Amino acid sequence: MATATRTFARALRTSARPALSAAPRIAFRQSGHRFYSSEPAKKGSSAWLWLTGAAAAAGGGAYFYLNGSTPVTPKVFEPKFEDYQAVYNEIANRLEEDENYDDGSYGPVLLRLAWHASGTYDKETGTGGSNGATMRFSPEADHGANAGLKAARDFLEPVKAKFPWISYSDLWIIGGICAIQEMMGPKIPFRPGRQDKDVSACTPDGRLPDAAQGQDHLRNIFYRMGFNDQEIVALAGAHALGRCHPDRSGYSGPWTFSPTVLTNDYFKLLLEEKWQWKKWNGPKQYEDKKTKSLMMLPADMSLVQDKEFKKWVQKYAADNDLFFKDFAAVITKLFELGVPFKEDTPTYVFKSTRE
Ligand code: HEM
Repeated sequence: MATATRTFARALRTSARPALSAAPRIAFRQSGHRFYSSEPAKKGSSAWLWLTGAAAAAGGGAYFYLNGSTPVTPKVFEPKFEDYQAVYNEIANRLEEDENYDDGSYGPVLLRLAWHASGTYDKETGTGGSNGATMRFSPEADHGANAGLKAARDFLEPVKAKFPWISYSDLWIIGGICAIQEMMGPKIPFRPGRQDKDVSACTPDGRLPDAAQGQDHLRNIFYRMGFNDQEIVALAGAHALGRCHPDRSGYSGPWTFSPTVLTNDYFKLLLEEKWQWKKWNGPKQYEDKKTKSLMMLPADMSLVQDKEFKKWVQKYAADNDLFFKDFAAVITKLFELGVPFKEDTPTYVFKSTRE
């Protein structure tokens, strides 16, 4: 069953996918930030000098170039849509190449990274959120909820090396967007401009949801970020993707039969399958009675135990288009929580490799 599903999911993901053109190897400035060269470039030289300190100060990436001694007017560089699309393409290519990971894709764990980077947001204090990428550092990297996300961060390192002008904060979010789109999900608009922060901006442990708990806990956690009941349910639909790993969360198994293709199956299965407690030595989780190969967390199950939540589970189970529309809206909101965008920040929609 697992192998058949994997083959099916891969076939779905790769059908009608044109070959990607090589990503341009051009370096640009991060949008929203203006970077000036202090010295002119050597004639005919394309050698760029990477100034780490300046980049950290600017929060994004800055290149300065050298040229003899004649001062020139400072140049302003800003990455354009094509540059962010090149980052997207690079991630998509790597997703395609590394198809032996897990169920055949790094996509799910990339999405989980983008979500855990964003889901630390606290609307009262304005702390946390995707602006900062503070999960690069301990203690945040070691929070129990983030177990296993090193795999996603490491996966994106070569992309950062190839496009050093992009902040980790923007990169992780493009990783999440790329994962969704490449796993047949809806288009997710992207606005650039997140800036990396240092270790002092790490959020305290306990801001992400605890899978062992139910609806009250979910409301506490997600209301703190600024979401309502409908949005909580739409977000949870991401569990159509990926799986639980005993060496990460302690839980085990996927939620659906096609864990690398985004569908509304999570909602359908929640309603249509009979779920029972799994008999094992691990933490309390549910398994489907029929095949015993799928799982639900106590937190997932609370979505059908709570009347308000269940209303939305039913709507999304009945209408995949509605789920995709609401999911795109709410994930965009999640990825932008607490990000101080400049007024003229453009919105980009990336071409997926299927187009
Ligand atoms: C509703 C509260 C949530 C709880 C309690 C929860 C809990 C969990 C747990 C325990 C895992 C397993 C981690 C592992 O063992 O590898 C997981 C995986 C995952 N979660 Fe959630 N999650 C929640 C919400 C979300 C949201 C809002 C998203 C995205 C929008 C999301 C996306 C994912 C994905 C894609 C995976 C699979 C990762 C992989 O396959 O490596 N989750 N979640």
